[in-house]
Amino acid sequence: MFEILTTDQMYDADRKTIDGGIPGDVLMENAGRTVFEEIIRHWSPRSVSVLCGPGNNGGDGFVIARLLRDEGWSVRLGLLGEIEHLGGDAAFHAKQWDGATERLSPALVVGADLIVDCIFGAGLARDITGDVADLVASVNDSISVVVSVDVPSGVDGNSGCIMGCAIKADLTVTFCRAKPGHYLLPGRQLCGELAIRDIGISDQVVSEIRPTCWRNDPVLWRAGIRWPGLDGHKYHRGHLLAFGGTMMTGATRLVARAARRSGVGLLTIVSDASVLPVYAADAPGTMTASISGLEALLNDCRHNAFVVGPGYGVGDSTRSLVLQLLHLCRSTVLDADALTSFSDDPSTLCFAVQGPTVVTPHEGEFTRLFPDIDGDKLARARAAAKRSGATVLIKGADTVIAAPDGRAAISAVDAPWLATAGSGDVLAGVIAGLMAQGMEMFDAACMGVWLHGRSGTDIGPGLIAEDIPDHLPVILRELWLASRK
Ligand SMILES: NC(=O)C1=CN([C@@H]2O[C@H](COP(=O)(O)OP(=O)(O)OC[C@H]3O[C@@H](n4cnc5c(N)ncnc54)[C@H](O)[C@@H]3O)[C@@H](O)[C@H]2O)[C@@H](O)CC1
Ligand SMILES: [K+]
Repeated sequence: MFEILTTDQMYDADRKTIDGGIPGDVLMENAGRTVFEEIIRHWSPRSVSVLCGPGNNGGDGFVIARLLRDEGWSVRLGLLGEIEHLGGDAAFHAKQWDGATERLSPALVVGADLIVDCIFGAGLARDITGDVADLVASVNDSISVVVSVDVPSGVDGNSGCIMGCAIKADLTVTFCRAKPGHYLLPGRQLCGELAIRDIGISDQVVSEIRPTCWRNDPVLWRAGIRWPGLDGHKYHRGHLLAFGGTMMTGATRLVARAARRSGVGLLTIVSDASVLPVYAADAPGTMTASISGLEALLNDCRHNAFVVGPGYGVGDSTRSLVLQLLHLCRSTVLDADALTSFSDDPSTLCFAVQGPTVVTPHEGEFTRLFPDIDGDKLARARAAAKRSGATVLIKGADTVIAAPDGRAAISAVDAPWLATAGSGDVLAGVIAGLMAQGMEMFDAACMGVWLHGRSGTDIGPGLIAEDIPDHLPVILRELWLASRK
């Protein structure tokens, strides 16, 4: 259930299932029934208004209305357009509804304790305007509980963008698999609780569609974790060089602590000799080295991974260092100042990426590096990964990770506590630590985001960046124990 399907892939899955022998009206009956089941599981009988649009999303509404009425609930139904204009499965199910069919209007909102939103689903093709926009506003202004079918009407299933205006739901029930718009902002916030329900589309059909996007979950990457063996040696667990600046030393101290907690064998902070005592005093297990000895450090291929950017400073020397590191084709994580240093000349950075590289921009850094790439977050991350050859991770509440080969994952963790100074430094450190241990770059980026998100939800209010590295052993132990089952 971790695959994320585009609306076109979902239509394809429907078609393949219908071709495989399950009629479309049965799929629609199943879809309506799952929503009905979710409603009666969540709420006791109350007055319901079902708002139906002109397509199959509206068809689901006729099923839901019938099942709720059969259960003894008080149900009103409103339809956008004429009942004679409904086609196919929606027309079939409209005939099964023996209650009144009202005109879709804000009058249906008055007195309804629960509103079922079946106005538009996957077929939303343009902005919602006019009377329907007024209706959406009345629903959102009401105190009624709102259940959206498939997606909150007005949310684009592929991008999570709002098309004109959108319903704000308390519960969204979608079918088979989630769509990107369920996890990308602002769509995610409008969905409320998300229930993904089976309607008879088999896993086989889903795999035939070859999904390339997933919700970020351990299922995706747990097989790629390099747990140490009994005969292991610290050098088998990598030696990460973390490049530290001279002013904001806290950033690289966080990077270092996070990388070490992620399991890296050795970690050396490389910086100007004048600040090495600051770094050395931070933790006895962290080593330090002067940047003046860089050539020798880089000639030692046991130093198999690099992380640079947090607190490093923007400028020519950062650019030169990054290019020198990328030239070696070892595992490299570039964050913050390492990215901003290429704002004037992003193509040089893209050209230099040859080896396993993860870049971790926030939205501002992303726009500076890829000003011509637009679209939703998923599309932008994919385009940037394809262009640069790096795994691109765009941070935020809906972090997206995209590999150059088109694979992508979206984080679905609600952890607003992570929006705090130093949190991004920790993320860069964890990913670099995992890559130093030999994890593939996309897996390492996904696992880093997941560990970071889980720490955010586990620690919760009051979280400071320093807490995250020290919480990692708890979560890693869980993953390790699960791997031994
Ligand atoms: N066999 C299937 O394809 C199944 C489909 N299902 C449901 O069907 C939905 C998709 O159905 P459809 O493809 O018919 O699409 P929708 O029901 O989402 O909407 C399509 C209709 O809305 C109109 N429309 C689009 N944007 C509009 C706007 N901004 N203002 C006014 N009218 C607008 C279109 O012209 C079209 O008439 C899914 O979201 C899901 O709820 C489920 O019943 C499961 C099975
Ligand atoms: K809907």
